[in-house]
Amino acid sequence: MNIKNISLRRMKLKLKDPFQTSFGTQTEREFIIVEVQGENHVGYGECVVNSAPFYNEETVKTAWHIMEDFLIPRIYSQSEINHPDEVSKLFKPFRRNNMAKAALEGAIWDLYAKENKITLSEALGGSKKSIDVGISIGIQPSVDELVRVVGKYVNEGYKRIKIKIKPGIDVDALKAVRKQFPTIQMMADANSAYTLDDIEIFKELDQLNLMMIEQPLAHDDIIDHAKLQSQIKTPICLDESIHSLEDAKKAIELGSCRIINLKIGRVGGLTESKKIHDYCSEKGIPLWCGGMLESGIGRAHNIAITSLSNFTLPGDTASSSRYWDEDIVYPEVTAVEGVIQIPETPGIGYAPQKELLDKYTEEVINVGCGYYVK
Ligand SMILES: O=C(O)CCC(=O)C1=CC=C[C@@H](O)[C@@H]1C(=O)O
Ligand SMILES: [Mg+2]
Repeated sequence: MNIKNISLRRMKLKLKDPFQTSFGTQTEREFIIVEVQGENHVGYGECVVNSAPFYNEETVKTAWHIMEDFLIPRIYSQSEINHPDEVSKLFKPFRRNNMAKAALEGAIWDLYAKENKITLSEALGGSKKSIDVGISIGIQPSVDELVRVVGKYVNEGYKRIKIKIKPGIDVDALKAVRKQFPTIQMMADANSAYTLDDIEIFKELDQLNLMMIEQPLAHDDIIDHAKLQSQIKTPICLDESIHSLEDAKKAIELGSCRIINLKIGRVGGLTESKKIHDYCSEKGIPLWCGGMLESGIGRAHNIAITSLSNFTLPGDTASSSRYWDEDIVYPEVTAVEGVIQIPETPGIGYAPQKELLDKYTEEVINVGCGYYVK
């Protein structure tokens, strides 16, 4: 693949509804879209960072800097990239900054698929023609409101309901939902809001027949999670703790989790995602694809990786309309009764719309072969 130009777009999209988690409330998403111009096609990637370092250490500003000043020049240092698997090797000298790496690498995966006239799913080795998806519900102002919102999404057919919890908004809220919906597939995401001192709360949650409890303890822990998992029957799912295949190996070895929420950005890209997928498949650890409140470009990448066989649990890739008044791709991502069809057109399968990209672009730079046009 001959890469002729790379653009970075800083985007802002207003969320339809505020999204509250244990570490704060989001009302809009600021993120970066990467466009990689090849001979005949453009590959698209999404950098799923936030404006502030609440989820991980990266922000829009850090990612922009790392891509502009280190990762893009590194890509141009290669006369030819023959396969996207080469990109993560190129980025190895640079520590962490996984979401920045994943955005560029993802755009090159999309370009590769388009230039080879295959879908991104096929390029990744996906086997499914459709995927089951669930939905993630932020912390609600009241238990009654939570039950109402859960009912709305159950009626829309989502295959699993993920509910955000934090100390003080956990057991009673989930008990009320379980009472109203005794048989639904239901899970909790704590975003690291608890410690082992909260063991009694976890023992109460353990009675609610949850599919899993996601990231209950510290964002960089696997030791205490192993101690907690030995005391509850509900599977622990790790999200923030897993940044690489190495992290996944250690967590599985220690018994820190029985499920992993895979996020392409958090682990540094699609090549690393495939490695984690294959290893977890060998070890009998099911995966699902988490979300970062992405636009349709990031959602398209999530849909493609979810087509791999060991993504056996419904993920967070809900319809675009859950988040946005208008998405920046056509068609928009749509789940029907909790099912999304894998696109059959080359690449990511959802076409970014230039006028919508321009409408929501706050800033753009074009980085050609060694020159900058601000
Ligand atoms: O709908 C989605 O995109 C998933 C949203 C979601 O649950 C999360 C997004 C970003 C960080 C966290 O708050 C949380 C998660 O931990 O998965
Ligand atoms: Mg999570």
